[in-house]
Amino acid sequence: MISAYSGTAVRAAERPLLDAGQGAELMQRAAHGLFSFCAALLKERRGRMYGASCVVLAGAGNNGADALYAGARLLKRGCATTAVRTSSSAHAEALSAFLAAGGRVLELSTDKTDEALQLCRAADLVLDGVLGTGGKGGLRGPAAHLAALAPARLRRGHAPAVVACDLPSGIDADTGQAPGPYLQADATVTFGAVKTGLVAGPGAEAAGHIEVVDIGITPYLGTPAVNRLLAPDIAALLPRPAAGDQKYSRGVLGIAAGSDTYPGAAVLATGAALATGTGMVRYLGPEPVRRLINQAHPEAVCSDSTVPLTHVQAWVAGPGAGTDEAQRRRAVDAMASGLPCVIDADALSAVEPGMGEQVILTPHAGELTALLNRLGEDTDRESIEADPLTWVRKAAALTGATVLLKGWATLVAAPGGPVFSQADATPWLATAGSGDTLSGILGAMLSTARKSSPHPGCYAAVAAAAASIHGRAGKLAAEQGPVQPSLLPEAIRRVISAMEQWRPGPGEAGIL
Ligand SMILES: NC(=O)C1=CN([C@@H]2O[C@H](COP(=O)(O)OP(=O)(O)OC[C@H]3O[C@@H](n4cnc5c(N)ncnc54)[C@H](O)[C@@H]3O)[C@@H](O)[C@H]2O)[C@@H](O)CC1
Ligand SMILES: Nc1ncnc2c1ncn2[C@@H]1O[C@H](COP(=O)(O)OP(=O)(O)O)[C@@H](O)[C@H]1O
Ligand SMILES: [K+]
Repeated sequence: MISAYSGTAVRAAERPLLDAGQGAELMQRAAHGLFSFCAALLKERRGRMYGASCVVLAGAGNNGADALYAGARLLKRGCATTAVRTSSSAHAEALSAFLAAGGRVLELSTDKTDEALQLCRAADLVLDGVLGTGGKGGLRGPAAHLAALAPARLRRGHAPAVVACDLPSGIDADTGQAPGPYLQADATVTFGAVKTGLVAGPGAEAAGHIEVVDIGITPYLGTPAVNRLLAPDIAALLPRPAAGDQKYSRGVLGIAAGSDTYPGAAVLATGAALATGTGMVRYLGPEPVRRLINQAHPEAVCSDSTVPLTHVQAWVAGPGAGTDEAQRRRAVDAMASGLPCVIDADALSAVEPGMGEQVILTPHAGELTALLNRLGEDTDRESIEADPLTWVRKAAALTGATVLLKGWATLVAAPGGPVFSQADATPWLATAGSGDTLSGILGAMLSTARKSSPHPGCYAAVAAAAASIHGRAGKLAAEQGPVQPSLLPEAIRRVISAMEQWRPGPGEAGIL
């Protein structure tokens, strides 16, 4: 599992070491880690470091100093390196070290933006050390101008590798927000701990690959603000049927989805649930939808029963339900049942405060906007997309439910509890019907979860794992071309099968 901490928390964790006079040492550890990553990257791209050309974008603070020290090391290994200074002030020792190693300097001003971008474009590597955790309110002045032009100028033709020092400049270290232009990175080498700004909002995409350099502050970090599950964590959340199991002991999932208007969503959710593995799917809905489901999935058990009369271990309600009154009733009853339930799409309009964390809402940003507006919050889709971390937490607090906010990075927040961020998906999943398959995966996982004693945040963990499986299946399916949700079950089965290699051995603790 990757643990992320706000920039503010990481700065606080550095404090005892800074007070003990170890600031310079911390900086050298950071610079060395940054240099080592860049060295490996240059060797991989070019075969050798000698003769590479590099640009260090250096701001006024310690972030610029880290990058300048890394630049000095690159110079010593034969890389022609230029520092583009984005501020008239700089960390004096770091600049001296860079100059002493033979580095060139270009002072950035608005009329030098073209020259700086030319340098970057001709380089093998651009090190972004404009701003780190001390950045407030986004980039300003010539650095903002450069960042605004960079996407168009740097991504054409031969593109340099852009490595962010600690955090892509222009991204807020606490929230991942981008108040203005920012520098998109291929990789971010981050110091001490992953910052929440690297796993949420625009920052999650801007960061690229994340590499953590241990600088010795781990003992001073508290509880992580955001977690990211890795394959072994997900494998631990996927129960495997045992010799003594039968279909009922594995768990039964009830699905109240689809309507005469939108029958397909029910077929997609059911297919994804069956591919994830559950003892049985009991489908409740109108006759034409039942017929479709049984054509596609003969193993599903279909009826037009009610929620109270149906014995299951978890529910999925909402996908394709439209304005069907019976489906709405089932969604309300599922939420009141006390069983784990996935509330998606049309069922979200039935959500009220006081739900309980076993209720998992799965909105996209548009649906979350409608839900929050209905509960009296003044927000819009743009605000939620700009700062999803803040809004997903707020939604969980307001409803009392676990909230899974879909997107490039999917965020899951338990009310007052942990937040997860999974960025395992592909934009090829942004297609109609994709969300229906996610609800099926999550429903199946909830139905089979071994819940001896559910603890706070366990539903959020299962939801994060489901988002990851969905994302991985989407990526696998996308290898064959555009993702078609009705064909996703095959990829889901392959992803789940591949998870076996990560399963914890006997006696090894899973995360729950
Ligand atoms: N504090 C420590 O012990 C360590 C810090 N490290 C590095 O230090 C960084 C933080 O350093 P700093 O606190 O100096 O902060 P930064 O280097 O992030 O930026 C601070 C400087 O930028 C200016 N600034 C702030 N917001 C700006 C904006 N929006 N536009 C333009 N200029 C702006 C400030 O006036 C100040 O001069 C971390 O990200 C990390 O890279 C590492 O060296 C590891 C150790
Ligand atoms: N740009 C993107 N990159 C990666 N995944 C995405 C992107 N956009 C959407 N997704 C994923 O695709 C799915 C879309 O779900 P949703 O919008 O509910 O679809 P629908 O309602 O049509 O079924 C979600 O799992 C979401 O996380
Ligand atoms: K930076």
